[in-house]
Amino acid sequence: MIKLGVNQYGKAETRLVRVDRGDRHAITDLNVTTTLAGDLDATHLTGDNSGVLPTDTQKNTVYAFARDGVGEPEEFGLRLARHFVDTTPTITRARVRVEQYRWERITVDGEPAHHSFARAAGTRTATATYDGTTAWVVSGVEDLTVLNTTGSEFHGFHRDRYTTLAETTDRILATAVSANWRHESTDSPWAESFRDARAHLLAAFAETHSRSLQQTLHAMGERVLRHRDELVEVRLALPNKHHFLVDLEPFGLDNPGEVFFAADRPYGLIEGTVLRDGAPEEGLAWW
Ligand SMILES: O=c1[nH]c(=O)c2[nH]c(=O)[nH]c2[nH]1
Repeated sequence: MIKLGVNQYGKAETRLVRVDRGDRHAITDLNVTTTLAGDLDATHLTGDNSGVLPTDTQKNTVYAFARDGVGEPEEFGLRLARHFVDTTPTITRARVRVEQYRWERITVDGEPAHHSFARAAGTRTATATYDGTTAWVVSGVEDLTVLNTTGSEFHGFHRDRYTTLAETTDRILATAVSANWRHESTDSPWAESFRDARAHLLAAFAETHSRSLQQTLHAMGERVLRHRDELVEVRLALPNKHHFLVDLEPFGLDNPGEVFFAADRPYGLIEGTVLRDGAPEEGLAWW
């Protein structure tokens, strides 16, 4: 017997740029992915599409909703997720993932420009999930590249016959932070929460004297949870962007920690979750 298993569908990566034309222009630059699930057996099994809200409509809804303003990405995601479930009879769960590309206003001779921006590093993310009763929100950052030129050691690790890595008490530590944090409820102060969580990730990276990227990961998640009561869980993925000291001896030169080769692959990938004790379980593991 063969049967239909779990399924979902939606429109991936709807690119939306909204211009707010106030005293000074502001832009919101988003990449929105909508994912719907529910009673979709008919379309898969018989070709009856009467319960399918087209992905094209989902894309149109993103643009139409943006006409009233976007607000914080978490709010936009929640609005859309609730709309899809509340207005489509077959749909029982919606997940909306919003990636927000950051733009910084250009300053000219110290003055903020009226309508000119430069793309900034790091993407803000928000994922809102709604099942008709409960909503969950996860916020985060991606591609936030950071580097410490010292204050990082790695030694005392397990060795076997294939281990060649030298122990070090001083190395460059660099990573591109991908972090997601789960909110306890749906009324967090989204903008402040994001700004602060991001700042605490950076502060913990800068201030931790690291004995491994794993230890740094834990310090980053812990610092966010200690300072932000509305958050209950932080998940981090940290690629170890290795910097190898170049051997300059063949040229008769020493290299006292000054000249490095920045390798791009392979890279260590350190992943982990830091949780508040007694954090409410998430009903849906839709991160
Ligand atoms: O911080 C590190 N953690 C590791 O697990 C590891 N493994 C490795 O080769 N270098 C490093 N660095």
